[in-house]
Amino acid sequence: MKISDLIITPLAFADPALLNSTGVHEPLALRTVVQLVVDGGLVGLGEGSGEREVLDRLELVRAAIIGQSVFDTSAIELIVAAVLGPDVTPLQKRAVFSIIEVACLDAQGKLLSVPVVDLLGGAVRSEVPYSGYLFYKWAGHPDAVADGWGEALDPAGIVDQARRMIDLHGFRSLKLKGGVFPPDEEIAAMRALAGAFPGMPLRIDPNGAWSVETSKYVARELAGVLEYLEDPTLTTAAMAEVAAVASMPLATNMCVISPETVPEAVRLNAVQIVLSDHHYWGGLRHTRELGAICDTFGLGMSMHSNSHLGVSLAAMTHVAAATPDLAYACDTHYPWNSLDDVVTTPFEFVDGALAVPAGPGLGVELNEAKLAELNRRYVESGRTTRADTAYMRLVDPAYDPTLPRF
Ligand SMILES: O=C([O-])C(=O)C[C@H](O)[C@@H](O)C(=O)[O-]
Ligand SMILES: [Mg+2]
Repeated sequence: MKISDLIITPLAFADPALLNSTGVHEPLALRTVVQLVVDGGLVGLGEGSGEREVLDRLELVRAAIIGQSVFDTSAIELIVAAVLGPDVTPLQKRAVFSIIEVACLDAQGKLLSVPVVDLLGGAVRSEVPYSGYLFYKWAGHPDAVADGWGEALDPAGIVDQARRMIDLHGFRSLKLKGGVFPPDEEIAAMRALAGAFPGMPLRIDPNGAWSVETSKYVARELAGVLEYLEDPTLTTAAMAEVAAVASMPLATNMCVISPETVPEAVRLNAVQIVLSDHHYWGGLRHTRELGAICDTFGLGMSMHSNSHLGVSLAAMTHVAAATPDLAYACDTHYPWNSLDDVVTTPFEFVDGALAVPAGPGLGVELNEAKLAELNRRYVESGRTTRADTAYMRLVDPAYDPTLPRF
């Protein structure tokens, strides 16, 4: 069962004008889908970052993995590391390997007629809950018609957006991307959500936009309101200062980002919940291992996302189903991007959760026409990287993304 080809396809898909602490999402988000072909023509799918440097690294690795057994992911991981060499960081290597690992697992599952979750040890939960991911947003992109979601720039707008998310998808927890407006406005938004949806687990993530003092202030103001407070401030040491006084757990996908970053966070008791992301942690099996690390140190586990399509969502769902520690509802951007999905049957949340796809492998199929359309869009766009700050500066030339902002 040898790998005979790796077809690498960069894609660009529609993304609303979602605001964050460094700017605003551009009209097109970038992504890569790979088709890993094994002898006999069977194809495994993987999805990951669409950054040019990731595409270049996938191209570099391509020739070296052809001829390897699709079951030999340990050897493939070593090959990826060797080909990319010492100038590419372990984190950057993991971003490349994760895409290939998922494609290998999809192919393995198809060859064995079992779902990927079974290759990860089997399901410990039959459905995976996701949280409704709320964003401050403009009604539409500058010079474009408004999107169907409308504007959300104040507490009432955020509550309306949450209601729509819940009506459409049934989410049972909510996360607000913060770090956009002065903290008192975001505190008001969280209180408005708590008032509108009593008992709903709530999170806010300003991506390090607040100083330590501001973070402590927000933690005090939102005591009893938040399920967890995500990355209020930058650096592990600063998170530890906040954690020492916060009544709610602190969560992170910014200061614990790899095995190397765990020891300091544990030593300082800087975070209580780690947001996994198989795209950064080196694939689905390493994400399971992160579960064991969290278990060892008594940390909770949740899941981070970036703009993504259905191949990633399938992989996220399989690994979350197989990871006992991953007990918090996972993040996903999918509701913002699902209209442009490249899988033949886009996912539908039921009560805010997804059943683990039952088909062999990831349980999704590529919509070839859509893949070609999104690849055309990528080529025509001339885009090679995500640039939230540069895009924001087209509207506000003085925009300063320096963190902490508040
Ligand atoms: O939890 C997070 O940090 C994210 O979801 C990161 C993303 O890049 C988010 O900030 C976004 O999409 O603007
Ligand atoms: Mg985050």
